[in-house]
Amino acid sequence: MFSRDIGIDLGTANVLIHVKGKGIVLNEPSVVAIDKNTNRVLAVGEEARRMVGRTPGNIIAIRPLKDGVIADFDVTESMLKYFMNKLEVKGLLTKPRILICCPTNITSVEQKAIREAAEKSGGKKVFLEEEPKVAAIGAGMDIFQPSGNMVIDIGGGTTDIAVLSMGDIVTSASIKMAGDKFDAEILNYIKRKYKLLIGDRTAEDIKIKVATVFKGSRDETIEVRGRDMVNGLPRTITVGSQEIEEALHESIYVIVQAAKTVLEQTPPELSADIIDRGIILTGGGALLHGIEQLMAEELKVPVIIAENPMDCVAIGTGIMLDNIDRVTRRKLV
Ligand SMILES: Nc1ncnc2c1ncn2[C@@H]1O[C@H](COP(=O)(O)OP(=O)(O)OP(=O)(O)O)[C@@H](O)[C@H]1O
Repeated sequence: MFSRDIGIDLGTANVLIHVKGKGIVLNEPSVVAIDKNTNRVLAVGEEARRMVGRTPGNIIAIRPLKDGVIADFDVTESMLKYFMNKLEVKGLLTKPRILICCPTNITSVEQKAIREAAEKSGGKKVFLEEEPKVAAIGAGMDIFQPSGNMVIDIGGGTTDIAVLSMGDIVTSASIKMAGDKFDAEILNYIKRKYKLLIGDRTAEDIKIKVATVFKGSRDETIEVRGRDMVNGLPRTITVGSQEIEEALHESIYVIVQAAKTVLEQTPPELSADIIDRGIILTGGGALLHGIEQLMAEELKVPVIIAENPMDCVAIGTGIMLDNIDRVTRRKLV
């Protein structure tokens, strides 16, 4: 039995695990269902996600990494251990090296605790890395050359924007405006306009199936069910792409503005490279309809959606582990 390096994308919305030589072996939502009375973990991942908004009083479905920070550390730790146990790392004769990518805004205490959790699960050496860097590598960028590369990673809780050169971040921004906020905006819009309460999963469904952020580029409708706020009864309405574009307008411009600020702070030689190479979009938010056109129009540079944008960080961990001595000049924890 030989050691297999393991890369983990510990995301706000999804956890992906990459194993050397095998590729992505696990891809599950970052959700844990807990019995409130006993604090017992009842389900993790996809099984727990199906329970969101549908649990009886004593069971809660928690997203422990909500908003790009660790909202509940103990639950995050249980989740990580559960996924690691699924891989049966402890049974391996040679312990693997583990590279974890976690939200950018976590504290050093939380970083240390995540590292310890991974060590307890069977890791020989555990590294933590910054998400945009790994996303850029996973998207196929060669960030080690002395030239400018720009990546915008739109996840569930955070959007990370970074310009990289010679293996490091030159200018960057991390904002708490991403997929979850888009869902919340859709939910609020429907509440305001139709006096209808819908669930988070329905809002996400609308975002994926009919939303656009580039005016006039999509024209679809979807039937939506929820609870009427006036009489309390179930009701069905139809919403269309144009309305959702309105609902998301302000939020998406927060990201556009943050990207403009990062570009303004970028040294001119690197800006010139970015014009040549374009900006790469990664993360689930890169799949938002119209985002490529909107960004290209607003930022005046070519914009490219990475192939399989939701897998970039996990793929990037694999590439980084192959080059760990070159890329990890400093161990983050
Ligand atoms: N087709 C789609 N259109 C729009 N959004 C989508 C689509 N598919 C997935 N998403 C959104 O992408 C987000 C999840 O992306 P991703 O898995 O990259 O996040 P994460 O890495 O877990 O989060 P973070 O980077 O904040 O830790 C969710 O908000 C989800 O609704």
